[in-house]
Amino acid sequence: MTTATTANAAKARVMLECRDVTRTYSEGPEDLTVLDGLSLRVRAGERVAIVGSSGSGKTTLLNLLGGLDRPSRGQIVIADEPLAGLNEAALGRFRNRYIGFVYQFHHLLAEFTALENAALPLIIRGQRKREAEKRARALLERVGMAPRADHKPGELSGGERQRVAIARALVTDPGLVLMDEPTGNLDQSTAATILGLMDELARESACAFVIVTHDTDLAAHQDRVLRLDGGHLVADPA
Ligand SMILES: Nc1ncnc2c1ncn2[C@@H]1O[C@H](COP(=O)(O)OP(=O)(O)OP(=O)(O)O)[C@@H](O)[C@H]1O
Repeated sequence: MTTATTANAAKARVMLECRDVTRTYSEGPEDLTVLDGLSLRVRAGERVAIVGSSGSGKTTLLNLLGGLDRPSRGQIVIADEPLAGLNEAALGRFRNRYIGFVYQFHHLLAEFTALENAALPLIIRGQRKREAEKRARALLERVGMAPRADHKPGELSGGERQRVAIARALVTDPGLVLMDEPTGNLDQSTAATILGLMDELARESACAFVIVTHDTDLAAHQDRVLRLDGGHLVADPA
């Protein structure tokens, strides 16, 4: 098989599948069904934007995809692994192995430098500090943060922190990256750098992206745009 054929075969693989997923919140006085029999399939190397009005369930969906919450009904399968079959410890290891997260509140550790934060998923995985930091530095360079590598999050701007979070999400070379408003804090030129990096990764490593955003430019840049409406995903005509 040629390299191109191998890369194409890798990209035909389904990285993420939601089958008939429902999430009902039962904590309040009345049950609230936010996702209602939702289905989604994302292939390796594919980038899908999810848009929808406030309260339509985008964060709920992202939390389910990342295994941070469990569906009330239906199945989520990532890299051929049904998440329902994993206990909390196994889910933690699975996340570290397959999923990169970029959430709105980037959750960087305040007492660690940008470099240490970006290297953390590799340290958790058991990689030696020196190797982990070498790889983390390369990612920080790609997001334009190498000059600030030794600064702690409190010394960085919102956009800089977001870029460190992006480096941290990508440092393990994950099969799936989940992003919640990844360019929310960024100026146009930095956002363009991040978009370029995502293009390269989807091309080079067959990484799949699911990106929740209100940014129409960011959404339009992805392979598909889906709108969350009435608990389902529908193709966005815009
Ligand atoms: N833990 C919870 N318990 C009860 N209701 C919840 C919970 N989390 C979210 N909801 C409700 O579920 C609905 C969907 O919320 P969600 O945060 O998923 O929407 P969203 O599309 O991400 O919104 P936004 O664009 O404003 O961030 C909202 O009505 C919200 O109030």
